[in-house]
Amino acid sequence: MDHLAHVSNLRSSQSQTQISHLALDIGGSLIKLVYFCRYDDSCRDDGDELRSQNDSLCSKSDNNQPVLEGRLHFAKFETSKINDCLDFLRSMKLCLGVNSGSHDGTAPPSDKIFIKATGGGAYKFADLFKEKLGVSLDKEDEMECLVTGANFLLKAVHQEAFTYLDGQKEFVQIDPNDLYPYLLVNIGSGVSMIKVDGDGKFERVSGTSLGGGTFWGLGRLLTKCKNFDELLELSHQGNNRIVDMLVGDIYGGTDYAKIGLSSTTIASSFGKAISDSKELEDYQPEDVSRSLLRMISNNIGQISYLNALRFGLKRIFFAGFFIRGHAYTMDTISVAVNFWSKGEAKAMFLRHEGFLGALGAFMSYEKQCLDGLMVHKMQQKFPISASSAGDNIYCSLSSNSDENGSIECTVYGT
Ligand SMILES: Nc1ncnc2c1ncn2[C@@H]1O[C@H](COP(=O)(O)OP(=O)(O)O)[C@@H](O)[C@H]1O
Ligand SMILES: CC(C)(COP(=O)(O)O)[C@@H](O)C(=O)NCCC(=O)O
Repeated sequence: MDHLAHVSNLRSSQSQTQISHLALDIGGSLIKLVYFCRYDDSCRDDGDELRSQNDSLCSKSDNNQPVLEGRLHFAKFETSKINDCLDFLRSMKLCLGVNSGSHDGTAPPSDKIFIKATGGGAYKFADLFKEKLGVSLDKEDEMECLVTGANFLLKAVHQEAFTYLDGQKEFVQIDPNDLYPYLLVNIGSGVSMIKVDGDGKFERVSGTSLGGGTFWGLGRLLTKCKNFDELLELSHQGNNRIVDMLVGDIYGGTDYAKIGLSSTTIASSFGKAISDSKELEDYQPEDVSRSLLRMISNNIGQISYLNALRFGLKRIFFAGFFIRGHAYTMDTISVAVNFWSKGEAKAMFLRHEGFLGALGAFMSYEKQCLDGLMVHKMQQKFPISASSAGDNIYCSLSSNSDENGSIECTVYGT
């Protein structure tokens, strides 16, 4: 489902749902939203099947805390179209406090409303949110949020991580007690590489400015594509060998076997564009797109592997919206990691790839009250212990999830 259709569906269902918590990740390219929708009587088309698993929609937990049952929803907007995001939030009335979780139904004064936000835009657009919606952004550290989001997804959500090689997607069973250490590679506009050793225990060990923004930015200039999906779609049909200089092009069609390079290995990305006396117009945009995608993905795969090697890490999880669940991107990254590590390290991908930061910001409500409502913990329906304190996370991936995969969960209030 495209994002506009997704948003329009959200709009049509928003009057039926009660949105009690929201968190934002405002990145260089995209704004990501995670919000919790309580089930209520009018929320039938959004999880009948799931609702029937629960006897009550708002009950009390063993220690007498109010329990809200509902789902985590995901949405995204282009950062350059932040006004669409503001309109969306305004239309949800969330920012006016109408649905912000006050139990007596009264709206808090707008200057008391805080929304958890992370990413550079939490700083850049703080005044805009205040001016347009009257809410303050409660800033959370981006790296911390990425790690919190990744740990949550990996420990709590069934079938979150998967490998992708030779067109085969395979879900990976994660043992929450044997998760660390791992390397988290977040491919957003730029790329951050984070060594994760535990809940809240991490170090950003590397990064590269050649990331998703580079692919989209260069791709837009070189192909005249109007949007990211179009550029990605183009790459399906392209042949990078028209643009890239291969080992075989240099070695007269043969391998350079002595150093382990086959004739089809890319010797120089975009190398043919130098030696040919062609202009940009002489190249097919699909070939350019494919070459660009391969160049960026290969490079990230290689740097990731080198950092994994540096710290002796065997597992590398790739996230960020550059990936977009795109087969060729994942395949290229996987092959790069596999090739350089001689099969020792494994590239894995996450279903909720682009929402780690927003999820992390959402989870940070745990630390603080909003409207007298506190998210203490989310327990998982699977018998997996997930939080740092060893609490159970109560959360399951919805069976009728859309492309952004809403997650059923329970929130414990004070
Ligand atoms: N609809 C889209 N518009 C723009 N970029 C997109 C879109 N979908 C995926 N992308 C890719 O995702 C990248 C942004 O990923 P994201 O994880 O959201 O990072 P950031 O936090 O920097 O915005 C873009 O640079 C681009 O490569
Ligand atoms: C500055 C950033 C953390 C911002 O995150 P983003 O919006 O790209 O997701 C990221 O772009 C990054 O890590 N860039 C690479 C910088 C470098 O290490 O060279």
